[in-house]
Amino acid sequence: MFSEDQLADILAALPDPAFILTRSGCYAAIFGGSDLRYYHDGSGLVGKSLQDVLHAEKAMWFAKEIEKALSSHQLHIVEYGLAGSDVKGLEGGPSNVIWFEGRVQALNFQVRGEDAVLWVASNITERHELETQLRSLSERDPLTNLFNRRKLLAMLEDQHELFNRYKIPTAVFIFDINDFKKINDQFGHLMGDQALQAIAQSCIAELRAPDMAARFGGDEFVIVMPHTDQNQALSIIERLSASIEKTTAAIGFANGIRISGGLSEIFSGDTSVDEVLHRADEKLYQEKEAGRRRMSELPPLEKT
Ligand SMILES: Nc1nc2c(ncn2[C@@H]2O[C@H](COP(=O)(O)OP(=O)(O)OP(=O)(O)O)[C@@H](O)[C@H]2O)c(=O)[nH]1
Repeated sequence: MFSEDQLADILAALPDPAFILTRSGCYAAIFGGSDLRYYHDGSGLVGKSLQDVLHAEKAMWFAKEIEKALSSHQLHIVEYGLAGSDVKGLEGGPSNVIWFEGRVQALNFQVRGEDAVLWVASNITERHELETQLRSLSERDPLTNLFNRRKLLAMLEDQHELFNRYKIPTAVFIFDINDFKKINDQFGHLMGDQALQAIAQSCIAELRAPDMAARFGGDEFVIVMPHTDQNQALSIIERLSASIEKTTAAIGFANGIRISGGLSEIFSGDTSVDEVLHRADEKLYQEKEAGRRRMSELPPLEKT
């Protein structure tokens, strides 16, 4: 129906680029990529290898995915980002990552004496950014940018499962701000918001990479510390409390804001994450009560 020239034209007109990549990582041919909003002319790649074009780690990743498609002979779909730092000669270029969906299919014939795949790359950067934004909106508290309650509960469920399987200790600390209502009343809601943000900053600065901080609601926060039992968590909590006093003092709260907290950890008998949260919450309540008792035991203020 179509002449060879017409078929070549049709392939060239494909909006997304389609690469023929051999098992050893050679760019044997490139078709399409006519949508110039998203793709540069890739014809210069033909004859080069992944190792010529990309830095070792990325080249190895491509080689592995090619291998997977060749061994499965099924359509293999991958999502990946490419930054200037991945491409040889573009290290100083733009730092933004361009995201692609690769659809990779083994070919039934050899190319340049090797097994080969057809790799169709679609630029999905806009979709990826939208997905990232949507995920952030659904997982984060907009005021503090910490995880929200929903995400925290999902992460705690994961930790609970890990605990059941591998007995990985996980400490959980719930804290809230002492007399936050008075702070709002005295300094205004805006300063109250700034206090919440400063506390979030302390959480981010003081916690370790695997720890997770969430705003549970109002002035209540929850910290989940995987690979940490309650005893080990104590020093982290002391550090965090000190940091909160310091950061809030720095934004104008004389002597800094104090928190009260309750600490627990996932135990073998826990049937749900609610149980560990409940234990930590009980301890928070006890600490609040003890604090109130301490305050009421102070001698009344002398009238001057
Ligand atoms: N500025 C600000 N205030 C909030 C926000 N969310 C909740 N609050 C306020 O936080 C206060 C929490 O008050 P309480 O639960 O009585 O707690 P508290 O005053 O800290 O008392 P204790 O916990 O007993 O020390 C309420 O006044 C809420 O209006 C917020 O996003 N921003």
